[in-house]
Amino acid sequence: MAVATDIDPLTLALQPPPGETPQAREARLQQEQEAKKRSDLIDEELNRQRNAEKKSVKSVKLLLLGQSESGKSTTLKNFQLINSPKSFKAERTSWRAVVHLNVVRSIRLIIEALSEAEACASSTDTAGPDDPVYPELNPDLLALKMRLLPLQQVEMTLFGMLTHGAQFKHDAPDEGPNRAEIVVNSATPWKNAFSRLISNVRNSFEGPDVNESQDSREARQLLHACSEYMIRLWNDPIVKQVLKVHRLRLEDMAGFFLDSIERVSALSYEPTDDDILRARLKTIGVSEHQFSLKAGNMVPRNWIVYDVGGARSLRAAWVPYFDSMHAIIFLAPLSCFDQVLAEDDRVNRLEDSILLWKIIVSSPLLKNTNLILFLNKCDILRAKLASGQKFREYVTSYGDRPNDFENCSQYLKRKFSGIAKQYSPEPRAFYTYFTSVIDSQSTSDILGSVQDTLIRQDLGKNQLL
Ligand SMILES: Nc1nc2c(ncn2[C@@H]2O[C@H](COP(=O)(O)OP(=O)(O)OP(=O)(O)O)[C@@H](O)[C@H]2O)c(=O)[nH]1
Ligand SMILES: [Mg+2]
Repeated sequence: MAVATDIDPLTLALQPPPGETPQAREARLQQEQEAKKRSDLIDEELNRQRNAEKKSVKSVKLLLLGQSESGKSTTLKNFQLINSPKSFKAERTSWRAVVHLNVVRSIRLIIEALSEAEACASSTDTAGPDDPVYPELNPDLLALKMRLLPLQQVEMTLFGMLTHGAQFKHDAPDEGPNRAEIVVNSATPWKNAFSRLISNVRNSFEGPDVNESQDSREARQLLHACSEYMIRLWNDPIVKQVLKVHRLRLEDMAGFFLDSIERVSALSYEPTDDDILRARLKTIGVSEHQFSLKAGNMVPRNWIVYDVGGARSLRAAWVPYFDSMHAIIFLAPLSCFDQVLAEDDRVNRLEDSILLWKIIVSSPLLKNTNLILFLNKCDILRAKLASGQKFREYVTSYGDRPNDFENCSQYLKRKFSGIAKQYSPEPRAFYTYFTSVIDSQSTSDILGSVQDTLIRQDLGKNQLL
C-alpha cells in the first residue's frame, strides 16, 4: 500500500541526488541549462510555426468572370498547370475523353450539315432567293456518312462515362442543333469517374491503362477504326462547300481537333498540355480550385480560384461570390467581334462582353475588389485580321483606322479602360493584359505577375497581413 507524503513526486525527482559533490552539482546545473536552452528553442520554433499558420489560413480568393467561351476554364487550367502540375498530369486521362468528345461533336456537326444539304436537295418546295444553295452530294460522300454513324455510339459511351450518372447533358435544344454541346456541372467530381476506372492513377499516362474499362477501350477502338473515314470527310472538297453554305467554321469553334485526327485517335494517344488547354467542356455551376502559393520569402498563402459558367442563363449564380472576393479576372475575348452568342444569335459577342464589363465595374459590391482584365484570344484576333476580316464592318465606330492587330487591340483596350473610368463607383486602378490563354508559357508569366501583384500590393497591405 502506497504511503502518502507532503512532497509531490516531481519536486522529489528534481531534488539533487543525496551526497552530491560540488563538481557533480556544477555538471548537473550545466546540463540543466543546456536542456532549457534546447527547450526554449523548440518553443520558439513552435510559436513561429503557429504564427505562420495563422497568417497562411487567410486565403486569397480569385473569381474568373466573362461570357461563355471567353477562356475562364482555360485560365483555371493554367493556374493548375503552374501551381499543381502533378494533379494536372493525373487528370490527363479524363481530358483524353473530352478531346475525343470534341472530335466526335465536330464530326456530328458535319453530318448534320450534310443531312440538311440532302433534305434541301430532296425538297419539292421552290427555293426562295435567300435559301441556301448546297452542292450535290455524291454517293461516295453519302457512303462515308453512313460509315461514321457508329460514332454516335462512341459519343454516348464517353458521355455516359463522364456523366457517371446524370451530371452531363447536351445543351438546351433551343440553342439549335448546331450549337448543342456537352456541358459539365463542375461542382460534381467528373474527373473522378475516370480516376476510378484507372486505379493506378499515378503515372497512368506513361503506360497503357491496364485497368481501363471495357466500354472506354471499345469507344477508343471504334474512334480509331473510324479515323481514316473522319480524315476523308474533313478533307472532302464538297464537305468544305457544304460547311461554307451552312456558315459553319469548325476551325474557329472551341475544341477543334479535326486537323489532328490521326494523332488524337491513335490507340496510344495521351493528351499533351496544349491539347488539354484546347479541349472544350462548357461549365455550368461553380468549380473551386485550391492551392498554396509562396511569393518570395513571404508566408505561403492558400489561393482559391473560382470558375463559373458564363452563358447568360448562368450569370445569376455569380453574384453571391462577389462579396468575399479579393480579385476578379475578367476575360473579354477580342476575337469575337464578328460572332454572336450561342445562346442568343441576335447578340454580338463583343457587345455582350462590353456590357458585362460595364456591369462588373459599376457594381457597388465590387468597388474594393481588384480588377484584372484579360483581353483574350489575341491569337485568333491576329489570324482573323491577317486573313482579311474587316474589323470596321462589325465595329463601325472604328472608322478608317488600319485593319491590323496593333490598332484594333489598342482601340479595344481604350474602350474597356474608358468604361472602367466612367462607371467605377470610385476611381480605381486595374490591370490589363493582352492574352492568349491557350499559350501556357506566356500565360504562366502573366499569372505569375498577377499573383505577385495581388500578394505584394493591395492585398499585402490592406487585407491579408
Ligand atoms: N485560340 C484560342 N483559344 C482559346 C483561348 N482561350 C480559350 N480558348 C479556347 O476556347 C474554348 C472555350 O474556353 P473555355 O475556357 O472553356 O471558356 P469558358 O469561359 O470557361 O466558357 P464557359 O464554361 O461556357 O463559361 C476552349 O476550347 C479553349 O481552348 C485563346 O486565347 N486562344
Ligand atoms: Mg468554363
